[in-house]
Amino acid sequence: MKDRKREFDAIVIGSGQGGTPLVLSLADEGWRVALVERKAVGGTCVNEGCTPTKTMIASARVAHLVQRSEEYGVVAGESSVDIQKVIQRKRQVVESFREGSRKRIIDSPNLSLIEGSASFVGDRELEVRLKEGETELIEARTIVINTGTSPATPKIPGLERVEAHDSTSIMELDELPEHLIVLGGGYVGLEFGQMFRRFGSRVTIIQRDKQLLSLEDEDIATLVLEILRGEGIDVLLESEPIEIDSCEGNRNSVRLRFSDKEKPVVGSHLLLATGRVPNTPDLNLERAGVKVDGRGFIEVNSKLETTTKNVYAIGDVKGGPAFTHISYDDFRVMKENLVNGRGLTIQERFVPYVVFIDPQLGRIGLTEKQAVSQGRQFRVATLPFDRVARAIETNETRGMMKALVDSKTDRIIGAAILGVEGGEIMSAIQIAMMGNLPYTSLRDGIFAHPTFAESLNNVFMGLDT
Ligand SMILES: Cc1cc2nc3c(=O)[nH]c(=O)nc-3n(C[C@H](O)[C@H](O)[C@H](O)COP(=O)(O)OP(=O)(O)OC[C@H]3O[C@@H](n4cnc5c(N)ncnc54)[C@H](O)[C@@H]3O)c2cc1C
Ligand SMILES: NC(=O)c1ccc[n+]([C@@H]2O[C@H](COP(=O)([O-])OP(=O)(O)OC[C@H]3O[C@@H](n4cnc5c(N)ncnc54)[C@H](O)[C@@H]3O)[C@@H](O)[C@H]2O)c1
Repeated sequence: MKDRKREFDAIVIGSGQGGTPLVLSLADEGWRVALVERKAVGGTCVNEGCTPTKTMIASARVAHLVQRSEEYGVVAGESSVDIQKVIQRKRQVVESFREGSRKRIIDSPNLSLIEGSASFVGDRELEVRLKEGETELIEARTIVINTGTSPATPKIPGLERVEAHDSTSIMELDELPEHLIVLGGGYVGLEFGQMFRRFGSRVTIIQRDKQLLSLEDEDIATLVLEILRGEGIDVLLESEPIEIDSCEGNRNSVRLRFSDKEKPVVGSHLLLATGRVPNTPDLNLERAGVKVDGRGFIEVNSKLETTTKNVYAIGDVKGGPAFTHISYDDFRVMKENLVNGRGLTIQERFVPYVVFIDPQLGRIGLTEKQAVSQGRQFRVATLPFDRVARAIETNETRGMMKALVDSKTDRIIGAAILGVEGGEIMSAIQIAMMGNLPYTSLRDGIFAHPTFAESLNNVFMGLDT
C-alpha cells in the first residue's frame, strides 16, 4: 500500500467512450483529475469493439468484392485471405487510436492516469490495485463510473469443457476457422458471422429468438436473414443448445446438442455472442451505497446521478442503449452539469445505430412494432434498393428503405435503411428529424444525382400513392 492518499477534484473509473473526453475536459477546466484504467486506454470501443471489428469488416468486404469481381467485368484471378495480415492491419489501427488517446491523456496537465483496478472503500474513496502490484487510496468529491461491460457467458452444460471464443479472442485467431459456430444472432453474431464467411469459413449462426436482431421489425429481420443465407451462412432460428461437448479424439471440434428433435451442430470453432454483462462486481458498489438493478447495471436518473450523491455513471454500465455515441453523449451531459451546473438530462435524445453487416442496417427512431405498441397513428413508406438508380449502377441492390411518418404532423418518427451505406442515409433522415422537418421536405428536396440520398425523394413519394 502506498502510504500517501492522493486527493482529486474528480475521479473517473474506466477510460471508455465517455470517461476519456470527460477527464480531458475537466482537466482543461483546471480540475485536478484522476483516470483509473485497469486494461487499455480507449476502453472497449477502441481496443475490442468498434475499431477492430470495423477494420476487419473492411477486409472482409474487399474479399467479397474480389469474389464478385466478374459481375463487374473484372477478371481478378485466384484470391485468398491472409488472416494474419488482416489481424496485423487491425492491430495497427487499434494501436494508433489507443496511443493517440493515451498521449492526449499523458500530455494533459492536471490529469493523472492511474493504471489499475478501482473499487470503492467509501462514497468518496477508492482503492486501486495497481498494475505493478501495489495498492493506492485515492479520494475525490466527484466520482464518475465508466467501466463498461464484458462478454456474457451463457449457462450451458459442458461449455466449460470446450474452447469458446468471445468477441475479443476471435479477432486474434492463428488460423481461419474451418467451420465457425456463432451462438447469438445480434449485432456481434451477425457482424462476425458475415466477416468470417467472407474470409472463407463455413459459418452457422444459432439464434434463440424467432428472428435475427430481435428488436427490429420482422420485414427487416427477414431481409437480413435472406441476405446472410444468400452468402452461404447457415442460420438456425428458435434454437438454443442444451449441451455442448467436444467431438471425441478431436480437440478442435465443438458439438452443440439441441432437444431430441434437432440434429447436433458440429464445428471447428465456437463464438459466444449472447450479449454483455456490466463491469460492476469488482467495484464494491455497496460500500458507497450505489444501487444496481437485477442484472448488475448501475441505477441512474436522467442526470446520470446514482443513488449516492456526487457519484455518477455513464456509458454501457448504466444499462440502456450500448453504443459509443451514447456514452459520448453522456460525457456532454456530465461535463455541462459538472462544470456549468446546467442540469441537462439524457431524456428524449436520439439513439441512432448501425449494424455493420454489409449491406448496413442504419436505424433511427421508432420501429413499426414500437409505434404500434405506443398507439401512434402513422404511415409507412418503403422502397426496395433494386429501385434505386445508384444501387443498380453499383450492383448493390440488396436491401430496402423503410420510414415511418406521423399521420397528423407529417414528421418522420423512425427509419430503417438496410442497404449499402445504410448508416449514412439513415443519418440524413436523422438530420431531418433533428430539424423537425416534415417528410415532404425530403420528398421534394433537390439531392445530387445519382446518390443514394437522392432516393429519399422516391421513398417518401410512396406515401402519396
Ligand atoms: C465487438 C463489438 C463491436 C462494437 N461495435 C460498435 C459499433 O460499431 N458502434 C458502436 O457505437 N458501438 C459498438 N460497440 C459498443 C461500444 O464498444 C460500447 O458501447 C462502448 O465502448 C461503451 O463505452 P463505455 O464508455 O461504456 O465504456 P467501455 O468502452 O466499455 O470502457 C470501460 C473501461 O473501463 C475499464 N474498467 C472496468 N472496470 C474497471 C475498474 N474496476 N477499474 C478500472 N477500470 C475499469 C475497462 O477496462 C474499460 O477500458 C461494440 C462492442 C463490441 C463488443
Ligand atoms: N454496430 C454496433 O453498434 C455494435 C456492434 C457490436 C456490438 N454492439 C453492442 O454490443 C452489445 C452486445 O451485442 P451482442 O450481439 O452480444 O448482444 P445482443 O443482445 O445484441 O444479441 C444477443 C443475441 O443472442 C441471443 N442469445 C442469447 N442467448 C442465447 C443462447 N443461449 N442461444 C442462442 N441464442 C442466444 C439473443 O436472443 C440475442 O438475439 C449490443 O447490445 C450493442 O449495443 C454494437
